[in-house]
Amino acid sequence: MTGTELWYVAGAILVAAFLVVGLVAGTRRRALRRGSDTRSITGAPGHAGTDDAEGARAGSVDLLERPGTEAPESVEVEPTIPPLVHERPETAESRLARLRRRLAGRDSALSRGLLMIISRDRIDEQTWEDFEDVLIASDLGVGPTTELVEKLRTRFRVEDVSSPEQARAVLREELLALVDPTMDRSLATTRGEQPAIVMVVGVNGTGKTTTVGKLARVLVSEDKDVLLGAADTFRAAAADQLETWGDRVGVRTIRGAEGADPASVAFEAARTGVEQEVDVVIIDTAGRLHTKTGLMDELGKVKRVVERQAPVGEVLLVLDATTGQNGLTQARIFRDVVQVTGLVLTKLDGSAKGGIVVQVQRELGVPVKLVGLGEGVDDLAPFDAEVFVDALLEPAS
Ligand SMILES: Nc1nc2c(ncn2[C@@H]2O[C@H](COP(=O)(O)OP(=O)(O)OP(=O)(O)O)[C@@H](O)[C@H]2O)c(=O)[nH]1
Repeated sequence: MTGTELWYVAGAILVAAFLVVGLVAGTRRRALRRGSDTRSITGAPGHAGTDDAEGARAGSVDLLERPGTEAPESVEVEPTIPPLVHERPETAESRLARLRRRLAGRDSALSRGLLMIISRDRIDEQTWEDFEDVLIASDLGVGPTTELVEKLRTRFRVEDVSSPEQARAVLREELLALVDPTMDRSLATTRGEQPAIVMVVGVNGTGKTTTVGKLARVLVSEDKDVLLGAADTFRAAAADQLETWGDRVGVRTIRGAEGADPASVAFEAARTGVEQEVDVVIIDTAGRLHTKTGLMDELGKVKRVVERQAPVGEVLLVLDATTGQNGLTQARIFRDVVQVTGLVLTKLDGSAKGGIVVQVQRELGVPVKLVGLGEGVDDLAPFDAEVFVDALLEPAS
């Protein structure tokens, strides 16, 4: 081999050596990056750590606290879709505007009945009778219907109402009086010395769990620290459903094993809330039970047990607007056993019978505080008497 050839061979060996070192270094850097990604994901803040899990285990029942997004240390985790909590939740005003739009323009029986009165040039006996029928069909209830029709007849006569504008104004006043804008519809969700405790009750299928999830989202949007308690232990799927809502809105859920004592789970949720100084604990309860004990006895026990930790400031009874009057008898029992402080009327989006709002309030003597307007995460709105009445009086589009 000549001297020049020797130089070529030495150069080639050097280049090859550089290439090998570069490749090894690149592979190591990528491996290190993956390692640090995994650590940052597994150590994500905002969920229960070891202490919490131990705290839950120390409870009176076999409770499992599931942090939701936490991953085992040794498993590499692909970044997941960020929970909805990173989005800016819809403001209360915007939700109200949506309530107005959804209620208005619906071809509901109540709206049609009201417009029947407004649009007639002359209101004869037959019109009043038809009007009365429509009101009853819209679930306004016989008592409120008779009262409203009597008042309107008198006022139309005495005030000589002759134009649609006058009729609309009188109707608006009387309807508003029926819906009662003076009722206190605020939610007791402000923390005092202890967390505010909200219990959500109602028969199965009315929308309790969905309401708990949506309400948690509203509270999170108000910068509140929220904890959920899955005291519906009737079926595991109920706790799973609540936990899924919790993950969606970025709050933790305390749950028990399927068939665990609901009161123990609720107690543990309240205890954890007190210990961790959260703002609000929302407790989802069952609409039916495993045991032969009556549902009402069980709910009464849940409330009493929770109150050993902190006062239950809000008991929300969830009613399905589409079932109308049928839910009223059960609602009365709930009211008496757990002292309901507010009503949530769900599925108002699917009901043509807006009159139920008036009837349930009247019958139960408790204000409608929230309305459910769909299955979406932001489909819960504070109930506003004026928005509701104005929407009913808006002609269908
Ligand atoms: N359209 C509409 N659907 C709703 C509303 N609220 C709840 N739902 C639906 O009603 C169904 C029952 O809701 P859940 O929250 O599971 O009811 P639940 O009372 O917790 O039922 P149980 O767990 O069986 O006691 C679900 O399909 C919800 O998506 C609402 O305001 N509008």
